[in-house]
Amino acid sequence: MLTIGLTGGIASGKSTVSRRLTELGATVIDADAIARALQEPGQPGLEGIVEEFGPAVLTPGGRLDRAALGALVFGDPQARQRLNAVVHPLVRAEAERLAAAAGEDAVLVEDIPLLVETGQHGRFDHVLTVQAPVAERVRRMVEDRGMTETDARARIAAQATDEERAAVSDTVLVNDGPVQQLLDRVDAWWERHVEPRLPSPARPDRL
Ligand SMILES: CC(C)(COP(=O)(O)OP(=O)(O)OC[C@H]1O[C@@H](n2cnc3c(N)ncnc32)[C@H](O)[C@@H]1O)[C@@H](O)C(=O)NCCC(=O)NCCS
Ligand SMILES: Nc1ncnc2c1ncn2[C@@H]1O[C@H](COP(=O)(O)OP(=O)(O)OP(=O)(O)O)[C@@H](O)[C@H]1O
Repeated sequence: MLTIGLTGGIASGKSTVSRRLTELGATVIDADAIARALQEPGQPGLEGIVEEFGPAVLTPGGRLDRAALGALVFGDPQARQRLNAVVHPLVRAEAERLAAAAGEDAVLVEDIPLLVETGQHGRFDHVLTVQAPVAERVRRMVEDRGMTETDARARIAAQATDEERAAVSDTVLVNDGPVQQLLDRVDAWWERHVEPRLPSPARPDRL
């Protein structure tokens, strides 16, 4: 098994990269998706959050009020730390379960937005970081996701810097052009770093 840690700041292009890696044959584990699943009603993530933050972070229908919790944690490092302490161990356990279920021959990619912040870079064979200009990421969050610029910048400030991520990465994919350019860079990375480490296809013995 080859293990790849995929990371990058919010709205940098991680999901675009992970979709391409799936097309190329990787098995992708998505930490954000695991976190969301654990926050469904009845799941331990939601129960832990309500214990920590009280019922004010629930909608009248009993679901997690993501906007309310986001407003609470992205402006307050201590509240964020409390949220992380509830959610991250659960996400980590579920990711480990999924990783164990992937076959021995898998190229396993874990897409973890907070890979560097949570000190996980050492547990992968290769750390792949997507990096995009901050102004472009803010523009995407504001125009495509309807955030205010203040909220977008608060999220960026809640994460490691590009320099901190680059310092522990084996590869930085720079996403500063059209999407196709990013996809081409993913393909080039795969050819250089993954293909040489794949088991060669079984060939018949010829005598
Ligand atoms: C606070 C919450 C409810 C806000 O939900 P919302 O739907 O607005 O955002 P979403 O979950 O889609 O996350 C979007 C992005 O925000 C960033 N982000 C999320 N949580 C955090 C955090 N604790 N610290 C820094 N950045 C974060 C990541 O880049 C993530 O990709 C949610 O982000 C959450 O539960 N976060 C804690 C879990 C977590 O740390 N997830 C990220 C990696 S596992
Ligand atoms: N090079 C690019 N040119 C134009 N749009 C792009 C480019 N790269 C990504 N995008 C768009 O920017 C948005 C963010 O990209 P993506 O979802 O891949 O990032 P992400 O890092 O997974 O984001 P998040 O951390 O919020 O989950 C998407 O709408 C995507 O289509």
